[in-house]
Amino acid sequence: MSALAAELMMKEVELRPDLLFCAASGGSPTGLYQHMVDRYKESPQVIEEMRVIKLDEWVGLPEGSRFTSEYDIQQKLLKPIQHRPDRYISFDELTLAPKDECDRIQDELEKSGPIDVCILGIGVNGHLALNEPGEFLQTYCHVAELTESTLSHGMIQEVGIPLSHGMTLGMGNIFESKKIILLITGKGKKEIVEKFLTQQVTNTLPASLLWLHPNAEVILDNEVLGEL
Ligand SMILES: O=C1O[C@H](COP(=O)(O)O)[C@@H](O)[C@H](O)[C@H]1O
Repeated sequence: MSALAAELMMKEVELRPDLLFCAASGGSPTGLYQHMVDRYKESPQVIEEMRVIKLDEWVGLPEGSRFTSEYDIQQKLLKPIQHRPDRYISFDELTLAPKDECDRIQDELEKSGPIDVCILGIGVNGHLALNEPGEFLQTYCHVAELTESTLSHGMIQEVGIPLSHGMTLGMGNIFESKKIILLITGKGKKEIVEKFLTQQVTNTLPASLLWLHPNAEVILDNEVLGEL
């Protein structure tokens, strides 16, 4: 899964070295980022012009926390490729004004976007980024009230302080991406993947909207495939 995603990604970056790459945190893209780091080590010039935007972030974690999306993406991708901060758009994980921060990222994206390649994982409840299932989906960057399922994500299980909200790109921001790569891996996703594969589009399964996107690739890993 990760090797195939890396191949698709590297093809895009070779065509457009300064492309805007949207990076998800969590377990699903870990292997992809490792492949990108390996490619960087072989030939740094291939991805050094790439611009990056962070997909989402938890609200309320303290300074220095190892549980932020920021920490995750920095460790797995940005630090190893010595990515330049002036080429990075990122929700401030320490903000005390999450709504203003979302408005700021929305403005930045309007200036620098659209996203060229958007990497996504799927939540066990079918969310994309922190766009949770519900009556409505939101178009732009927004503060999301998180469901119990999302709050039990492995990344923040040992946080020790109660979290309730996150900042996220909206479904419209994601949908404007020229290319989307959804990586499906991880435990506990059998049920949601089966629903996703029915191709029925519903806001109670935000990832299902990807069936409407003209250039979305969905890659399942062998473990998930074996469960189906
Ligand atoms: O809550 C989240 O979950 C999804 C999937 O996470 P994973 O660890 O199973 O890959 C992630 O893509 C999203 O960015 C995150 O906020």
